[in-house]
Amino acid sequence: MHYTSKFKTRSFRKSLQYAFHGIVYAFHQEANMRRHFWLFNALAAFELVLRPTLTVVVVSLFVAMCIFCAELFNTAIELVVDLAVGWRHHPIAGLAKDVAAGATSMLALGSLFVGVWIIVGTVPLRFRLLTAVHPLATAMLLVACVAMWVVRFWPVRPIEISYPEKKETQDGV
Ligand SMILES: Nc1ncnc2c1ncn2[C@@H]1O[C@H](COP(=O)(O)OP(=O)(O)OP(=O)(O)O)[C@@H](O)[C@H]1O
Repeated sequence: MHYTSKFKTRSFRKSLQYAFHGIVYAFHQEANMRRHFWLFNALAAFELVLRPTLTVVVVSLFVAMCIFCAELFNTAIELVVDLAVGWRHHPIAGLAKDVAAGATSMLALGSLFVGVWIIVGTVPLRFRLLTAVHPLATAMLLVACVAMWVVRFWPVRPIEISYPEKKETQDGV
């Protein structure tokens, strides 16, 4: 039997819109996303000033996007878990969230190694802000920065959520 969700979108433009909405929502909802956003800005400023090689810039941008990606998956898992247990307490729900958070922590640890590689590679520090050493690297950093600022500060579209109503007892409590 072939299953297709009735909500499945066929339009590429609509798919992009939904993905954009998901990212905007996560930035508004998750403190970790906002922390990563400022860390990403620090990384971009560091690389714009010190101009490491194109390879370093591409790898660091990829790792930064992987961290955002992991945080987005973590947020999606938290939402689905909350929905599945109806916002109630359940040990398996807690475990699922812990495992998802563990996955993002593993990636954060991996990115630390990349961070050390980048910093060690730029020693001795040479400030080359005004020299176009790698125009492509600079262009990629600026494009990534603009994209992140747009999704970070885009106004979030409110969604209607109906939480499960409390059943009243005979005493009306
Ligand atoms: N429904 C639940 N039942 C049992 N334990 C839960 C439940 N929801 C959350 N927990 C526990 O509380 C912890 C924090 O949950 P919460 O949803 O606040 O995640 P969070 O702190 O926002 O995580 P992150 O920082 O990764 O976004 C979870 O890791 C889990 O251990």
